[in-house]
Amino acid sequence: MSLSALVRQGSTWKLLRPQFCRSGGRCVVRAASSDASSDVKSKLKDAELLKTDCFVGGEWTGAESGETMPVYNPATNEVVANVPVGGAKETSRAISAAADAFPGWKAKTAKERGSILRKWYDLVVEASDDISSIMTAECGKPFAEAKAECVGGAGSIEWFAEEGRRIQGDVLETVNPSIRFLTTKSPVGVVGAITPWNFPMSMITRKVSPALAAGCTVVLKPAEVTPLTALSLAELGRRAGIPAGVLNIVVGDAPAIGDTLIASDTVRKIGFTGSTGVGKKLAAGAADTVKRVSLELGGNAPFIIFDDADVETAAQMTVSSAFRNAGQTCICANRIFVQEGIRSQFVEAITAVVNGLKLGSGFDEGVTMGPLISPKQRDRVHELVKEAVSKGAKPTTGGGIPNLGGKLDQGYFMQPTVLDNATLDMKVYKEEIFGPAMPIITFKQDKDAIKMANDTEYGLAAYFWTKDLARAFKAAEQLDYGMVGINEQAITSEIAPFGGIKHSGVGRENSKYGLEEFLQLKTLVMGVGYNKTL
Ligand SMILES: NC(=O)c1ccc[n+]([C@@H]2O[C@H](COP(=O)([O-])OP(=O)(O)OC[C@H]3O[C@@H](n4cnc5c(N)ncnc54)[C@H](O)[C@@H]3O)[C@@H](O)[C@H]2O)c1
Ligand SMILES: O=CCCC(=O)O
Repeated sequence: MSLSALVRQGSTWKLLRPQFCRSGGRCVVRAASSDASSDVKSKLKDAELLKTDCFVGGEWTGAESGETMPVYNPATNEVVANVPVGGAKETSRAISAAADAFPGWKAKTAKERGSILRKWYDLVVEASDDISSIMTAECGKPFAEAKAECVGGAGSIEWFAEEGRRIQGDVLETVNPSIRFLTTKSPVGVVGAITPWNFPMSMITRKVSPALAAGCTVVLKPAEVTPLTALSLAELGRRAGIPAGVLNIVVGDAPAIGDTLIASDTVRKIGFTGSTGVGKKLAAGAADTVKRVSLELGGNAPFIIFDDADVETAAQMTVSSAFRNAGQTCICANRIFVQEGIRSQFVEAITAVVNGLKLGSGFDEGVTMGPLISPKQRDRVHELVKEAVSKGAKPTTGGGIPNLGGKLDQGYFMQPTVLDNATLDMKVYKEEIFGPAMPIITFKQDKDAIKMANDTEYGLAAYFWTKDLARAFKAAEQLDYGMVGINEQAITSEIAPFGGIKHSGVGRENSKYGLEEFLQLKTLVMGVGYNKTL
């Protein structure tokens, strides 16, 4: 068994099975043959996609201060590119550009906007190898995973290119014979979009595509550590005919850009994906100008294996979920609950799957797990593992920081770790791990698993494995989460609403509901000048 990269093919997801990589039961990397090069430009078919400026009002522009900051390859700690440190001034200019472009973009028909989006989709699909190389270079995920994100992210552009044409108002049954009631939907206006580093493309397309399809214009702030994927998307959008000012990108100083977006009365909506802490601050700030907000925040997903589950399949899927993007996925399995009777079989199976992982540069053949995004993040996860071990958890594999050799020794890698005997007092149980560690907790009765699963402030995604229909319905109905995977861990699709409850956020992305987030309702009440009963 081996962990597989989750790869999108058409409208379905497939597990791409890499070659096994075993060395004394531990993950290894062949550093000598590693292609961890940070010279991403040489990997691109179209080198013009590597943009290193802000994109404001249709122009590529540096920061007024002239200041730049490096973007690192987390596999090697080498500099991939330098980008401007944009701040309040650049953001204000971008907001003005978006406001100027709004009336013209709004006035286009949904079909006109849709055909520009469709062209953007086509260009993104055509350039998906290049976008994926840029993504792997700046965020570290294996190329196959980057490609899967690229295809899924493009899927959102395609979906909303089509869905924009299905925006509908209502004609309401009147209560007054001389009056008619209608509702119309219009774009909310200028949107501020703030996105994280873990999915540098798809978190953008889920916000920008519905916003543009609805007729809004956008100022996007990508994560400061992964701005290059965003900038390549802007270049393709420009080529697709997205008019100047409709999509603007400011990279740089997060609080300065964020504060300017939040304070602006012109910006009528904030779409944010990131940590719960930052999301709460943004939501509080947005109250001053009564902006709408959508928040896609953190998670602490339970993954429940009931005793009638197919253990081998569940073990494979658990690893695919927990260690996707090296565990840095908001819907990652974070706490694994296994029913008593199948515990040892499951732990053995899962350890074997994890031992089949290959750690290394995302550009290297067969690599299934890359580095974490930063040394800070790697050390945080390592500390969580050490705390769990000090409280009695037993690593059946991993547990430390690997020695990979060559350039990769400068990278931010952590061994994929299985923690058997985890307990409720450990931080790995209470916190979002956001790294390659999985705590395994044993339960006796179904109700115990559900109780522990719901024992968190988060409510993003939950999963369980069973063949019993009654058990499945009961668990699905009792889990307090925005999304539930039933015998399935690949729950993301452009057609399905994505989002959480409780401290995991408000609003939904993708699907028909994702478009509503960028539309506002207007009620038209018309005295029609005759009484229909006469
Ligand atoms: N629910 C979802 O759909 C989803 C998806 C991906 C990631 N996430 C969550 O994101 C978190 C990891 O991402 P992260 O570390 O990039 O989160 P983060 O909150 O640190 O950063 C997210 C974005 O916010 C920006 N930011 C940071 N401080 C800001 C400020 N003061 N004002 C304005 N913007 C600011 C960052 O630059 C980045 O662009 C995890 O908690 C993860 O669960 C959630
Ligand atoms: O990290 C959050 C996004 C994960 C996904 O799109 O499946």
